Amino acid sequence: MKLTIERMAYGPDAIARTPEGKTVFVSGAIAGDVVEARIESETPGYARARTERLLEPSPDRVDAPCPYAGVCGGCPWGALARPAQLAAKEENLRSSLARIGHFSAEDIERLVQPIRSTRDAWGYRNKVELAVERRGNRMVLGMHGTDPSQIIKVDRCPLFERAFPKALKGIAGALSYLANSRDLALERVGVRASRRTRALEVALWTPTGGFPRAHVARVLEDAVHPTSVVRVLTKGDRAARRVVRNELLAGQGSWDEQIGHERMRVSAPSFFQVNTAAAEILIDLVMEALNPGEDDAACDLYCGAGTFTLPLARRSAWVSAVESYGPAVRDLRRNIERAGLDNVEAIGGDAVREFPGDDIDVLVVDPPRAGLAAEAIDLIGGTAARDVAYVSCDPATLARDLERFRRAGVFEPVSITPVDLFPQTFHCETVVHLTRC
Ligand SMILES: C[S@@+](CC[C@H](N)C(=O)[O-])C[C@H]1O[C@@H](n2cnc3c(N)ncnc32)[C@H](O)[C@@H]1O
Repeated sequence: MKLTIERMAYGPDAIARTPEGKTVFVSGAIAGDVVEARIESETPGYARARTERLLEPSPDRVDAPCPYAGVCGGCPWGALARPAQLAAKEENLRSSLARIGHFSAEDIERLVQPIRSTRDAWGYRNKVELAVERRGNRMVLGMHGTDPSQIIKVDRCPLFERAFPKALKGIAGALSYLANSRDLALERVGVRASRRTRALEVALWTPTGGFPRAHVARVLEDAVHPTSVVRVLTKGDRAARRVVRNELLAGQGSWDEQIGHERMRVSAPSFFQVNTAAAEILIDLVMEALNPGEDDAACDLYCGAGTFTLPLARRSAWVSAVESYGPAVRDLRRNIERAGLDNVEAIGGDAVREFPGDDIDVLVVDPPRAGLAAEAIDLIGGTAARDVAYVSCDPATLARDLERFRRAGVFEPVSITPVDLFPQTFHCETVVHLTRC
């Protein structure tokens, strides 16, 4: 079927309409393309199709600087020019606010600010995760494909930190060599690199059990000169795997990054924003929204290792920071101590159960993709906070939560700013500034 692609979906696919007006999610196409596509599945509401032939390329079509584009799942929007990516992300955010948050067109026009971005469209990722697969007696390291069950063997990734162009090839080569003599039982390999601190960490995720620690560390050190090699020991089956321990194999045992005015140390299992320069835009937006004064009490919910906690603590009297994941809480405490701050309470536990009380002037929340629990919205509404900054990585759950805030009648948004943290992908980060109604 011949289809003219109208726009990008919030996902790897693009959207077209059949002559009868049915929505079709088309893989392998971008907005503006005219394609010959084959329908692969259909429901009463929509169909899914795969591009078989590009009939007329979109004016926004570009060549991605990667031989694996189209098969590797890492940059699903790699064929779309950056200005078109940015426009599509703004459009997807507006659409979620309208469909899910029930914002009026006038409110969207008034609230949504132009998307913010850094210049780095490639080479921005401070972290990649290599998937591992045994093929016969060979071990293959690579990226998950557009079909996630497939692993694409890659020896470079143009999304990864460009200051370390040979790191991935070196790590994959060293581990493949090691696997020739012994099954390392690797589950995945995390690599973190910083152009600012020159730190390079290799994290080997394995089940508990015997492991040739010294040999692995030596081969990796010879291959890529990492500043840290760790083994993250896991337990349990795939669905319920949990981290047991982070074991030092060589070097520092964690990864250092400079972000804004702060130096942070992060251990392999902990979350850290993957695009440091763009995360600085998030920090600026949060600080502008909250504008904490020196007598203010601040709260940072879902705080991770302290990306917003540290700058908040520099400008306010007190910060209560809540994080549920043990390794991140340990990183947070270490980062507070290294920063010489004595005005932060680092609270380990669930953001709702450990909610720090209502005597708060400003508050930032940065929840995972699932967004805020309904109880969190009630608790935030019950505080004395004058300003709230909501950092979101999912426009759909953000829109849902903003509607919940509106229904509660306590906080309303004054600005909604998308930030391009993940160029070449459909993902979009957003910072919302809310004030009391
Ligand atoms: C998107 S990350 C943000 C971290 C931090 N704000 C940053 O920018 O680095 C979300 C964090 O929330 C934590 N988290 C997830 N569920 C939580 C919960 N119920 N209560 C507290 N923290 C939670 C995760 O472990 C993760 O560190």
